[in-house]
Amino acid sequence: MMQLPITPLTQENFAPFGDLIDWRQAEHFLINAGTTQRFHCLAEVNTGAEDGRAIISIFRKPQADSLPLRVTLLERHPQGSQAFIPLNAQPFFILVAPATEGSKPDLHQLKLFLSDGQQGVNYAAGVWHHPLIALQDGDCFLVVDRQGDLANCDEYTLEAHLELWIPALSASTDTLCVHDSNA
Ligand SMILES: NC(=O)N[C@@H](O)C(=O)O
Ligand code: NI
Repeated sequence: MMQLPITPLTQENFAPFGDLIDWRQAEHFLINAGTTQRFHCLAEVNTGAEDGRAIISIFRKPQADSLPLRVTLLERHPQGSQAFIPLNAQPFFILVAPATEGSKPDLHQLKLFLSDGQQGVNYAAGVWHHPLIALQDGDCFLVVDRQGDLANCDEYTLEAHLELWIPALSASTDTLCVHDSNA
């Protein structure tokens, strides 16, 4: 049984996976005659090679993910970054693993973060992540990622013997329990 703590979501802790988008942990300067704080360039959009261009979308999950959630799939976008910014100020889980050269993530380097609903993230190109996990029905997210003709989504399905669960928040929220029935 491998237990993973929920890692505090800070710029430093998330740096191996991309950028934290949290104005409370960032510098700013004043604009508009001093009436507005600009938290400038919290993340950059990587649209990769060739015809890549940045697009802005809204992701809405009419039905929230129920917890505990069994993780069966991770994915990556090799051609560009992908940012998720919560619009309803609701907490949401972020499950990531570092980018790898090969076709599978290193599950021993999985990290589970929990946004407090004010924090967004920008996955760097190639970083393995779980598809959006929403904890409230109807949650909406602003998503900035790449549009282009190149294939840009590799999926990895976890081996059936490996049980990896994201815990219910009411339960112990300090560990992500991983059970390996082959262990
Ligand atoms: N497929 C898609 O647009 N969404 C995923 O990439 C995701 O990370 O949720
Ligand atoms: Ni994605």
